[in-house]
Amino acid sequence: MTILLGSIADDYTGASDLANTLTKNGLSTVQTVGIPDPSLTLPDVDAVVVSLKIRSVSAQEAVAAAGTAEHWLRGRGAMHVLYKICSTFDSTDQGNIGPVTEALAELAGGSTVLVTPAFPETGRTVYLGHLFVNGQPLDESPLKDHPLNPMHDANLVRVMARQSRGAIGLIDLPAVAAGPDAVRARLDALRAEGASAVIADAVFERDLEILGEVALDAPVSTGASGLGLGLARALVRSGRVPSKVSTTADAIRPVGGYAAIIAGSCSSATLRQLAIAEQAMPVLRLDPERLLTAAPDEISAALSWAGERMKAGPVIIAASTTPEAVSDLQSRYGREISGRAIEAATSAIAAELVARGVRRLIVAGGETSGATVDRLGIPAFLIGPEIAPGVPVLRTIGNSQGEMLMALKSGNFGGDDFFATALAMMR
Ligand SMILES: Nc1ncnc2c1ncn2[C@@H]1O[C@H](COP(=O)(O)OP(=O)(O)OP(=O)(O)O)[C@@H](O)[C@H]1O
Ligand SMILES: O=C(O)[C@@H](O)C(=O)CO
Repeated sequence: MTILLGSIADDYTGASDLANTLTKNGLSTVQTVGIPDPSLTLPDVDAVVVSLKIRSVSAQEAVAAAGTAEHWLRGRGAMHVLYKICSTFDSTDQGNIGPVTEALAELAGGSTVLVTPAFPETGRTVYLGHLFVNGQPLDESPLKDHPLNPMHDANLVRVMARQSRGAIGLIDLPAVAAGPDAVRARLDALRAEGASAVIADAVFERDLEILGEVALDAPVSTGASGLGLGLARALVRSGRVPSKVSTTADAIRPVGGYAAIIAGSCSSATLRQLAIAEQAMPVLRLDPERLLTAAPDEISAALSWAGERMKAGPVIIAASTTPEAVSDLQSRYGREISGRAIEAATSAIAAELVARGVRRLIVAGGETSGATVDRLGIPAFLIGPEIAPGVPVLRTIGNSQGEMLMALKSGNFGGDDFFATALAMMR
């Protein structure tokens, strides 16, 4: 297998979001979970997205894991590696976007890296280095209440500088709108001033097409699905994409079995989606405190609740709750401890449901999805059709339970009726 584009994603939902964007924009793509075992047969594709779970680990651990993935991707021919981060730049001041970006650039021989989390299709735009989420500055958006990495600064030049060794520059919208050569000139100037990375503004897809073209001049870029769109379209325009057989049709063959939804995201979008779904299907609201203090009992109660119900139709099991309830729990048990304990419990529930015959599984939340996919031991996914921007139907490859259809929904993605729409596409 020789690939054109490689990507390292900092979480699993983000990886499926990017794989969806690359597929839609002309690159056949698979998503792997970590570096696949050499015995796993992957289809011949244009792009591979390696999913890692490094968004909220230490920078040292993230740099090491990303370096190993980079080596694997380059070994399979990847000319360009995109470090896929969250479109809401989820990270802390000690976070990983700066360190991993700088490390990947060093591994590739040193270059100034273009960085943009813009993804206009889902309302993420960057102007004068400031990130807007559906028109609200990042620090006024629901991301200010994120359970693991609350975002309190919309100025990404500042945010990334706090995490980086080198200086961070800005390529503003007028330069981007002026086209690839203007961006190249600005990038050269910032490189001469010593910038290790530059935040690039982007408001429309045409801005991302320009940035994608320029990014391909270098071996590394950092961004969300919007930059993926730009890179994919630039590769297709350049005539470098051979026509390979599409794997999408394969990805949606029905699998049967029971259907379940596990939600650990506490984002406002997921809370709305749960409230709407509750009108049409059974929803179990887990007791978050008991998941910390009496997990085995709460897990077996959830499994008994699901037992007969899932034979009649899809069921939802959710730990999700309001920002107030999340901070109350965190103030008593700690942020990290509560998050990890709840992920362990929701993934244990998901795995047991699969053992009891669930073959169609939707998971809401990046960390929650990561814990669940790891627990199920799924090595890779084929990419099916899009359910909502950023969320495709996935078909598992190489897992011991047999083929399953899954959707890994980023917390903030999807319309109000996301769960019903997804279930209708997963048969
Ligand atoms: N009731 C709760 N109280 C405190 N923490 C919770 C609760 N329910 C879930 N959590 C934790 O909140 C975190 C949610 O993160 P997750 O990444 O799954 O969702 P998200 O951040 O909305 O999604 P994304 O990363 O895709 O944007 C997880 O660590 C989860 O265990
Ligand atoms: O970019 C996004 O917003 C998503 O793909 C994601 O990474 C959320 O976890």
